[in-house]
Amino acid sequence: MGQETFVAAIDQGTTSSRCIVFNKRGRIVSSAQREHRQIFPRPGWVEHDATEIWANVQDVVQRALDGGGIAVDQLAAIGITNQRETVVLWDRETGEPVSNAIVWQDTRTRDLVRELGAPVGPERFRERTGLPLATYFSGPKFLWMLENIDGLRERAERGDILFGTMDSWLIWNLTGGTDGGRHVTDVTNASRTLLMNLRELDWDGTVLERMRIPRAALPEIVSSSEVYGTATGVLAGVPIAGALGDQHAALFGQTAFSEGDVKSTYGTGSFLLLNTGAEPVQSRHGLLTTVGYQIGDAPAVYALEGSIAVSGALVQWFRDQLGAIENASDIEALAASVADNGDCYVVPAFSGLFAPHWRSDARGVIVGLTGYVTKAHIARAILEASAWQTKEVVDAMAADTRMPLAELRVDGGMTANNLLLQILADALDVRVILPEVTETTCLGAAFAAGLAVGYWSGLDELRETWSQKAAFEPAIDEKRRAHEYRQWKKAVARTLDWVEPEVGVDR
Ligand SMILES: Nc1ncnc2c1ncn2[C@@H]1O[C@H](COP(=O)(O)OP(=O)(O)O)[C@@H](O)[C@H]1O
Ligand SMILES: O=P(O)(O)OC[C@H](O)CO
Repeated sequence: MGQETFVAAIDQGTTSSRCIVFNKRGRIVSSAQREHRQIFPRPGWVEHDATEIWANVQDVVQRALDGGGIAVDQLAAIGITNQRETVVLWDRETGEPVSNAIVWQDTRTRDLVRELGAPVGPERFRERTGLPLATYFSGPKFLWMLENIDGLRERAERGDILFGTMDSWLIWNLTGGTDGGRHVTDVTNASRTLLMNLRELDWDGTVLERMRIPRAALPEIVSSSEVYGTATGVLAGVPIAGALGDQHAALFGQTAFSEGDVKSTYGTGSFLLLNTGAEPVQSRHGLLTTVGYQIGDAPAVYALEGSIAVSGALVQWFRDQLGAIENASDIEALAASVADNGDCYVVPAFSGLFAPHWRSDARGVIVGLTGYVTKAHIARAILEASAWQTKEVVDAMAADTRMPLAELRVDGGMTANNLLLQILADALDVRVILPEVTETTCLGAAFAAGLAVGYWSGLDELRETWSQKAAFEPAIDEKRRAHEYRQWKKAVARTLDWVEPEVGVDR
């Protein structure tokens, strides 16, 4: 019998990069993780150093292999998954980034986005791209760099500058960088740029022209599962065979392959995706239309997405900025020490509000404060914030599709918190299901890569690897649920119109 083989995935996330190695049963064999710096040069600005990230990725790959005693030639393939929308631009000749990467949470393009929408408004490109004009997406970030970095437009138009989301940056470097690296992006990442035509799955000429984006800088759009090239360096010889934005990878890792399947991931933000099958569904209720995944030459599978900018990041804020807890996981015991929120609500509109509101003028609030409220009530309200934000998105999905949610598969770092999952079941009034493997983001990227090289035979084999770890049933009465949701909506209304447009800065 030959030696056992594996598939690895790299997850380049907002706060850290990790590498996980999976076996044929879709179980974790080894993993390594490393955080990178969050750079906040001004209020509302968030940057990453793409060079640091590339070094961290190589480090976690090496450590995951060493930790599991796995030789590079035991890897059948490697898949990539990544924080989406974050933009890195680099020089084709030197391989050096031209500046820090602008992160998805960054709101510096607020005025630019308003200008791009005029006179139609934020829905101007929705029909073509599936997305509203918002600071969140990559296209306006690229335009901001073109307009604010000296000489960049000329260099980009000459073809000397390469644009990418993190998948492109990593694949280019992994396949040799300045020595023949491939400049590609997977279709799910491309669907987050505001530059791709959703039906044609190619860059949209009209949008590029209106957004003043030079096509010469853009990568080739490829499917989520095919061999993009062979790795050099730490992964020398391994086929790079899958790439998906992290939320699309989580959908795939949850084996949500059927129309109507839904997953919700709770990390820094939370992102709920509904598989809508072969047709893109245009949202009229503040959701995004996006590519779910595309396997090789097969037609793309589309999804509706509800993006919530802040969920776990609120727990981090409670820990780091208020010093109220020592570890993120401490919030569970603190919140469980009280029976309810003491009528206090926290709305974490740190980067404005994303789905379904899309209000960049909103900022966070804590409301309902009385002398009775303790930090335990606030801890509970913080967990509830993730649940009510999910409920808003679920309601928007039901309105768009007329399909009520049957059950919710969850994953992500926050799902280690059982109280959160119970609060979620209570708020949504549906069963919440936690899978055995909660690292579904990496798992989905590994699945995509493994499929491309024949490590797994097809979707049915992948489905068989999925198993349930726990389920949470709704346990509060309708009256209480309705009352709390009403209070939540009042709290949301109080976040709006906070940033003064005439000041013109994001504070
Ligand atoms: N037990 C917990 N309870 C609540 N939040 C948690 C818990 N453990 C981690 N988190 C939060 O989850 C996030 C980390 O999840 P992860 O999936 O690793 O995020 P990402 O992939 O976005 O970097 C952090 O924001 C952290 O505050
Ligand atoms: O890296 P995460 O898990 O915070 O995910 C970020 C999302 O992809 C942003 O759209």
